[in-house]
Amino acid sequence: MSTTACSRPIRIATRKSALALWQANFVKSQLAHHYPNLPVELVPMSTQGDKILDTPLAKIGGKGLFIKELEIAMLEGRADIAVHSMKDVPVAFPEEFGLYAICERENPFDAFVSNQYENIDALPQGAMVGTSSLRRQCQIRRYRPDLVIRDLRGNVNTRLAKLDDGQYDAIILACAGLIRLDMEHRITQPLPADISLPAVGQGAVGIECRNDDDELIQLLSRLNHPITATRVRAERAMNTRLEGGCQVPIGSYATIDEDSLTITGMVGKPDGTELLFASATGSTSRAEELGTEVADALLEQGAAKILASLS
Ligand SMILES: NCc1[nH]cc(CCC(=O)O)c1CC(=O)O
Repeated sequence: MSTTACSRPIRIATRKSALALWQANFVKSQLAHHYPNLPVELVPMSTQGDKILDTPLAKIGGKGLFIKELEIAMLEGRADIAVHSMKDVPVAFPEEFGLYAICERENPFDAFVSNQYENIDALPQGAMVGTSSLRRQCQIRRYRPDLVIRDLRGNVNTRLAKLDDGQYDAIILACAGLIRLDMEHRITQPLPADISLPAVGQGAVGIECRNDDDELIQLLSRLNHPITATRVRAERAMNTRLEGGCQVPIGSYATIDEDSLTITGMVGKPDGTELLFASATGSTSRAEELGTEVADALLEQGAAKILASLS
């Protein structure tokens, strides 16, 4: 607990999905915990990214349209910080902004969710599995080539409703989203990393603000969880070298044991017929280099060809 030098209320720009609101409220409560006298407000924003396309500000870097909209709010002085699922944050970051805190990671693994089958091995031949993620798709196909993968879109609740409707035998979601939305009981089986390597940053929440907002940067440093931040930096460094976006069949997962970081990366063909893996271990002080090394090892095995065939 401490008093704060911050002279104004902190406004958190957030999307209106249940998960985005949970994350914004989580950061609000973290700020309240560290700075009890600091007023914090949410600024919920429309998720229509399109309306900004005609403004000169649309040239701000980054691929995520939602993120862009939150960034415009910060540039225009309508908000101070934005809260993101790290797995949805592009590695190419606009130069006006930085990530100044990465909070402690929730369960990073994918979840097998089914109402009838207790795990992925129990699915009958040819069962229908819902996911629109190329990363999940290629790994599920490798593990169970007999399964039929069908597109599944929408937010977490929409996806669960489609499963409950009987449109799929099982679906794959992130454990973290289910846990945060109080639906941990829907996780039928957390998928271990050797079946489904998680996405870069999966399960971690990051906080972004303007690079020139010194007061805020100072304040946010308390919310940073250094171990999570180092793991996510290694994973993002791998993606940076691979020039991977958010919609690619790339997995990356780093763990830390004392001062040693191990990172494993995966690039796969969506049909599951070819998956490349590489790992590196070294000092946590070399987190980013280790991520880059794994990317280089994947490139040596032909990752560029797989990724190029997708775009
Ligand atoms: N792409 C959607 C998304 N972005 C973040 C999460 C929740 C998990 C997380 O915070 O990493 C989800 C849902 C999902 O993948 O099931």
